[in-house]
Amino acid sequence: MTKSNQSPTYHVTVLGGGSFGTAIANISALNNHQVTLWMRNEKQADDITHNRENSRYLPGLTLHDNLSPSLNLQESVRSADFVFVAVPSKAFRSVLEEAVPFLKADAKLISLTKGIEPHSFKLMSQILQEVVPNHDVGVISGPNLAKEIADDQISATVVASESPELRAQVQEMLSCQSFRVYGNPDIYGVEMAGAIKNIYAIVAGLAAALGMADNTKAAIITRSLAEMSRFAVKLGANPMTFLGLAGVGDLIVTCSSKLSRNYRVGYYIGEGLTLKQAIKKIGETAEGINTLRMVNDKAEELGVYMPLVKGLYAVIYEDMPISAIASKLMSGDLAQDVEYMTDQP
Ligand SMILES: NC(=O)C1=CN([C@@H]2O[C@H](COP(=O)(O)OP(=O)(O)OC[C@H]3O[C@@H](n4cnc5c(N)ncnc54)[C@H](OP(=O)(O)O)[C@@H]3O)[C@@H](O)[C@H]2O)C=CC1
Ligand SMILES: O=C(CO)COP(=O)(O)O
Repeated sequence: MTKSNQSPTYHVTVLGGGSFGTAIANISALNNHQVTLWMRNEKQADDITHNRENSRYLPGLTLHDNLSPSLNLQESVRSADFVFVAVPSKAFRSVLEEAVPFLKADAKLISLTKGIEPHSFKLMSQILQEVVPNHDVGVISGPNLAKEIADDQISATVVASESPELRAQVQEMLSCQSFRVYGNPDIYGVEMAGAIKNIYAIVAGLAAALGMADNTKAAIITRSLAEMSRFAVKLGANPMTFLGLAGVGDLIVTCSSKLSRNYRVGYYIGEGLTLKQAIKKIGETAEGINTLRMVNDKAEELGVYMPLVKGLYAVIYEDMPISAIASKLMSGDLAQDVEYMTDQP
């Protein structure tokens, strides 16, 4: 994972020492940036300092010497040019608020988190805009299983921001032989896609556990795309964003891979575990569970037709048998395939 050309070096701070925060921090370090990885767990920081490994979240990845762990939030952000936030959505606001008083005036902040804030229905960029209104902000989203990035597998992602400068800087900062970063100004669409696809990964995992055929898999992924874009467009996203890496790209990977925690939640439920047992077995963040509740309620409020969301909600929270839901899905009103074509009657 080497960088071919010389580019400016920055002080980059990543808040959150989980699997994705660590993977992105290590790419930045490999690209010659000075990286601080902030975490709250002392044992984990010691592991990185002495063994150059985050053995809890990304065992086997040797971390570059440009990456230093820190337990001190204030010191971590004080001189950072770019702050990436990689904690679960439920902790995003509190961690950010704690960091704000110590940020450099021109620090840029980028969310790596794929979730929606409980109760407020705010996306992470909206929290950023609210809490740090005078800073440039952005998000990263795309088909990015942390373990595969750590294994140097070729991957691509999207940086979205209203600031063309931020987009260009992050593209330059993170791109290397195994990681390619594309830009998109539709921050809301990119972020909404990353958050909602977690729901459909649960659906796909569940279907896989029940022995889904390849035709079924293709139908689930494609109808998921129709459903998630319908919802996001109603809230202001650009439908074209869903054709890109943050939309269809991320949907494909999380609906197909056992490395996806959300897919595994569905798979375990399909095998007969309760939701609680499935979450415990995974032991890491699976944002789709909370996102499902929130999107189900919001769709109801907005009158958006989301049969897959409704069906999964009924299975998980209302104990509906999967067979009854599958039958309902197959007997709904017959509909058009693609919704954004203008010449349909
Ligand atoms: N993993 C992946 O492949 C990808 C993940 N993402 C997104 O990135 C976000 C983070 O996920 P990921 O890194 O995978 O999660 P993990 O479950 O691997 O790690 C979560 C990290 O957040 C920390 N954390 C949790 N709550 C707090 C808190 N209140 N204060 C400080 N730190 C906290 C945890 O610390 P501790 O260990 O001490 O609990 C841990 O370091 C999620 O929104 C996810 O959807 C996006 C793309 C890919
Ligand atoms: O977002 C991801 C890959 O792009 C990671 O998915 P999970 O959170 O389901 O593991």
